[in-house]
Amino acid sequence: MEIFDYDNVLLLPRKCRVESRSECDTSVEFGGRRFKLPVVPANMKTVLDERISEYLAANGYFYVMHRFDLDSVAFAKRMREQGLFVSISSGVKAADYAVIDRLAAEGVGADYITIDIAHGHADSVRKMIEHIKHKLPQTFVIAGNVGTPEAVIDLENWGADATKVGIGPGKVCITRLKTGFGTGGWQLSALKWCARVATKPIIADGGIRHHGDIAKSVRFGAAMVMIGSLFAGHEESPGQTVEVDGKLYKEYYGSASDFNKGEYKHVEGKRILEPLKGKLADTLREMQEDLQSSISYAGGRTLADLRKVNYVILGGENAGEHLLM
Ligand SMILES: NC(=O)C1=CN([C@@H]2O[C@H](COP(=O)(O)OP(=O)(O)OC[C@H]3O[C@@H](n4cnc5c(N)ncnc54)[C@H](OP(=O)(O)O)[C@@H]3O)[C@@H](O)[C@H]2O)C=CC1
Ligand SMILES: Nc1nc2c(ncn2[C@@H]2O[C@H](COP(=O)(O)O)[C@@H](O)[C@H]2O)c(=O)[nH]1
Repeated sequence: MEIFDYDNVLLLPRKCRVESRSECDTSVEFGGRRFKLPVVPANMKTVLDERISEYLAANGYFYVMHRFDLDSVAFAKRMREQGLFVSISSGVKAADYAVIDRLAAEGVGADYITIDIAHGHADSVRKMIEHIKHKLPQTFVIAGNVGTPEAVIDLENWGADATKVGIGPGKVCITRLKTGFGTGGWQLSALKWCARVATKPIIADGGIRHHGDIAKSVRFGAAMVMIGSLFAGHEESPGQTVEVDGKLYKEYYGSASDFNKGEYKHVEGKRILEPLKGKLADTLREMQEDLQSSISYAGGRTLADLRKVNYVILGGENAGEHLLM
């Protein structure tokens, strides 16, 4: 198996078919809706809040609200009142079952529910998928996180409509250091490995450090890309603003960090400071422009054209050119 990651793969250009990058369409259909970008901010407390969720939903972007210190039913109701789609997160504990039951009983429902636990290849996830499908049969269920083809196959067979791939590649992740497990350091090839068996969309989660990594994720099978650190640190980001030597930063911490959990137990995340980087809308616009450029280098007009390009692996055992035959 080839082992590579975002920083040692480059995609190879094909003859340009557009006169302007503005002709390149970055939109994606996901769960019955069309979004401007195949990108979703990570469902983390320092990445998005209710206001950002509203902004994204109202402006044609996918979002997944986090599930920490939040009444997800009240959140869903407020989104509904504004005529916006509802996309929430769920764990697998009794309180999470109660949220699903209330969404059903109170007629609020949810358009998307993302079950995100650290080790998503688990019977607890199977039971939660079954519960959501029973109570809210119209809801599009995303399940994760996983890092192997076996797990993708199981989650799909258990009823998930999409799977989320990435164990430990995140910037504030310490899973691989604490447990010795994960896809950190080879996330892109893990994505390729999982995508080979997937029959439903995959969300590539974690490890994106540059906008070009979005095109690479799509090339290797992602329908959607979940991003934390690149979205943390905006003026609107919920993390606290911190000043160090006259420079402004925003805090960004892991959902499995003691900062998020409120206690030091099963900690698999840390806290870092992200330099303050302006407005979210500007980053989204730049991401779209960069992805339009990516599509043009692929000799295409749509995201699907990114899947057709060859690539090179730089350095290491797997170095070389990889041609599509
Ligand atoms: N993508 C990634 O690499 C990772 C992401 N995270 C994120 O951190 C947040 C908190 O995650 P998590 O602690 O799972 O959520 P929860 O605190 O909601 O726990 C979910 C349930 O899964 C159990 N659980 C968690 N990890 C394992 C495991 N390795 N083996 C068996 N059971 C497990 C927990 O029990 P108990 O605590 O008693 O074991 C609990 O019952 C989530 O948003 C998750 O996505 C966390 C770690 C890795
Ligand atoms: N191992 C851990 N992973 C975590 C934690 N909190 C979030 N995450 C994952 O990271 C991505 C975001 O990654 P980034 O590289 O874009 O910053 C996020 O979507 C989660 O899957 C954690 O505490 N531990």
